[in-house]
Amino acid sequence: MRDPDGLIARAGVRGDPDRDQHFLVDDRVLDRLPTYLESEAPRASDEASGDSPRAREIDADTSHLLEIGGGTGALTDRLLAVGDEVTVVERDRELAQFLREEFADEIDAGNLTVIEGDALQVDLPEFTASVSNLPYGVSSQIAFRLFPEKKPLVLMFQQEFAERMVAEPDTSEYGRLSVSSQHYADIELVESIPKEAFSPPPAVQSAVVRAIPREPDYAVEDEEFFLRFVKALFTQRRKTIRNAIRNTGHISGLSEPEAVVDAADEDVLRKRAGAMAPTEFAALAQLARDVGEPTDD
Ligand SMILES: C[S@@+](CC[C@H](N)C(=O)[O-])C[C@H]1O[C@@H](n2cnc3c(N)ncnc32)[C@H](O)[C@@H]1O
Repeated sequence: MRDPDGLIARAGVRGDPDRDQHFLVDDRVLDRLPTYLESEAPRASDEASGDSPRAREIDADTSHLLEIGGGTGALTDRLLAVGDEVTVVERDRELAQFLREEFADEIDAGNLTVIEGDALQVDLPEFTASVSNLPYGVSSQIAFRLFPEKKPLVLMFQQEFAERMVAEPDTSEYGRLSVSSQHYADIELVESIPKEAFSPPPAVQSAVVRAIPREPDYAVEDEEFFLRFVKALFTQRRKTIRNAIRNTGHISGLSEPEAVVDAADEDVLRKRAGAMAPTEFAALAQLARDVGEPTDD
């Protein structure tokens, strides 16, 4: 495997934090990241609860791996070792050029494609799984670009963001991000990564999240409305659901919020958003859509 410090030296760059450039320099972390696509790992929640770990069999298709934010290619190199084909997206022109030079043989052999551009804008290939150390400034937008593709994802985020993604109801971390992420996938925080694993070190600790796509255990007819409704109710998380529905018609798009309040169960209306399980949000969203006359925007 290529040495991460050697890659940085050959590229002749210093990571620029203002451009979300924090390169992984810890070989053990780099080696572990692709294994989360295949390995069995206990869930962080099992460890916290003291339950015996539930091993999960993950067997992702590695025939075409996508990496967002290639940097100097240390992770790209590990992905080439496990994937038949890899596509890497890198916005920084100098780094994209370096990747093309450093991996010229792999590109010639048809194993690697370098896309120079913004991961929020470029057309993404038909990938089978993604392993990425995301640029933190746009990590949320990238995650929500990838989730609907319904492919296994191993993504590095800021620790606090990762904790909000995996959070359960009735915890301070639980919010819109938890409900909307868990809508798409089974999400686990598989490893926390200290700042020293990166060059330059970021301001805060990081965490690796694994997202395995699955259908939610509730049905929503209108996904866009469901996600908008959840967003609206969490803007008023200190209020009861009754008042949150009434106060957020401009966000949810409900023309008749009062009709939803009239139709909903009293025990739901008394709750606060932070205590609502995704299934309860889904049922309420369905009711809101049926009686609250949502507009499309
Ligand atoms: C945290 S670094 C990870 C680099 C490398 N994969 C590693 O692990 O060492 C994120 C990379 O994403 C690139 N980047 C930042 N914003 C981007 C965007 N919008 N689209 C694509 N790449 C971006 C940065 O230039 C940087 O190389």
